[in-house]
Amino acid sequence: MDAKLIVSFRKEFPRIRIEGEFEFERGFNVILGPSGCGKTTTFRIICGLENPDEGFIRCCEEVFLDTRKDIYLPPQKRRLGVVFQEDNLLPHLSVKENIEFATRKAGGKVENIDELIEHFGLEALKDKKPKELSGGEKQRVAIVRALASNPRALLMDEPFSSLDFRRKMSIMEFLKGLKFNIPVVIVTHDPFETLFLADKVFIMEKGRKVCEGGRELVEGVFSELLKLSGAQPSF
Ligand SMILES: Nc1ncnc2c1ncn2[C@@H]1O[C@H](COP(=O)(O)OP(=O)(O)OP(=O)(O)O)[C@@H](O)[C@H]1O
Repeated sequence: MDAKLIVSFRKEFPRIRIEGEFEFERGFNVILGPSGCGKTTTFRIICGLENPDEGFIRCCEEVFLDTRKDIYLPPQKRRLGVVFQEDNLLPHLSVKENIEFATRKAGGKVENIDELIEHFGLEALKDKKPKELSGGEKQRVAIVRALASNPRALLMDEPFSSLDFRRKMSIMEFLKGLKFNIPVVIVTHDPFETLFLADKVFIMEKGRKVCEGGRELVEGVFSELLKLSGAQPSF
């Protein structure tokens, strides 16, 4: 099965045009760029939360969007796991109930939830309500919840930006250890997160993808930024 997520689109706003072509492969794909470059718009278009003026999106052989053929699959039919900057867990439900609720809504099976909770090391949290969790724990639950319905791809928009460095590291290590067989797309403005996670990076500026590449590009960008900042790496 072709597990690629293929995206191309153009979207006009009064002050900026956002466009790009992306081929997201199995593993970690990072969209990196400064504030206002169009990352969130790209993310929302892939999820189906926003429509481009022109575009084509295909994942695992299924066409999500083809504006020339008037094909538009609504978000819930795309079977994508989505994690936002803020966790969006339902406050009145426990961790386990949150995962069950989302899985049911996505048409998935809830029988294996306990297994899933164990697999992802969430047993100690499963009966807690979101307000009893730290920011990092909430994001771990949000990631497991997004994966529970066996998505075709996992999409995350600035998922670590509200976490302090220690929590960010812990959750990035958790993610890195999961060994994904699907494309994981992470939107961030943070070169360090990119360096830690990316197998492939797509750099955006002023509404456009300006370059893309594998680990060489990721490491090159990071060392250029270190030179610019004058910082001495301590690793
Ligand atoms: N609905 C809209 N109407 C008009 N302009 C918009 C709209 N949505 C986004 N834009 C513009 O598109 C540009 C890109 O916005 P977007 O949120 O995609 O950027 P971003 O890279 O995710 O930024 P940030 O990291 O700050 O969230 C911005 O200049 C924004 O003003």
